Amino acid sequence: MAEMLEVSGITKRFGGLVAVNNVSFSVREKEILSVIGPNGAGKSTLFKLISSFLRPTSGEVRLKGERISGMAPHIAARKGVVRTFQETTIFKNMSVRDNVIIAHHLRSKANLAGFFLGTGAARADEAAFGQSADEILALLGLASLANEIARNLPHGHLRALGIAIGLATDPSILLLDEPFAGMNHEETMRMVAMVRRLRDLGLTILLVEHDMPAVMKISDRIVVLNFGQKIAEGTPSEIQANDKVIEAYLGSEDEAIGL
Ligand SMILES: Nc1ncnc2c1ncn2[C@@H]1O[C@H](COP(=O)(O)OP(=O)(O)OP(=O)(O)O)[C@@H](O)[C@H]1O
Repeated sequence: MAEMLEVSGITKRFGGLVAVNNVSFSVREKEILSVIGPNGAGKSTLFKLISSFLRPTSGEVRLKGERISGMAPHIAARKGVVRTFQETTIFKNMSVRDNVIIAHHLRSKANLAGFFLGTGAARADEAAFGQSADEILALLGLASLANEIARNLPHGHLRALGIAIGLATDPSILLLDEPFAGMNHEETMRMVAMVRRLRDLGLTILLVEHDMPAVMKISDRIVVLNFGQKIAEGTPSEIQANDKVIEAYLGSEDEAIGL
């Protein structure tokens, strides 16, 4: 399988602290790769480096061979590295459907003002984007909520809307930041099934997550960080049997690595 994203020797220092230390791995096309690790291991920092929210001290990130580290985050997003679940990217006073339509406009670089003012050109775009938005909403189980105002959505559906908005921007790789945080078992299992469905449709997905059972269920491969360093990489069953990983988790206050 071809590599979609390549992280090479990436390091981030904050003063004297090395939050991410010389980490390398690749995300292959059409796989779900999860990054796990005990509290403070460097997961969030790594995520911010990949989405270009932080500039690496050294090392680099490449998307389909093109160096993206150092680009502004919105440029990296246009290139196809799309991070979801930032609730700030959801317009809470707009309908679910309009949120997804607007995300299409961001991709197409069309004039957003036209959308708000209802100009002729924008109306033509809107028809095409509307159809695509409806398909995305159906895919994520949000079709019946299309006309609901976003702020009225329950937690789980708001997460799904975050993914819908990400999909509308036509990502090469979707970055999911703790997609199961705050969800009960049923919501988590629904989200696991949904993300796997996206993978089956050809999406490449990188996620950071604390919920071990969900990570073991959802991932094709897992990268484990501890104290900023990569200590293991492999399939869920390889990771569960890895001595270094077990040791790292036993020494932490996190949930045990087992199921
Ligand atoms: N902006 C910053 N300035 C200074 N130190 C930072 C900054 N961001 C993170 N750190 C430190 O870098 C280390 C890694 O933090 P990071 O948040 O990446 O870990 P994490 O694995 O995401 O943790 P958690 O699971 O608790 O969210 C920690 O020691 C943290 O205190």
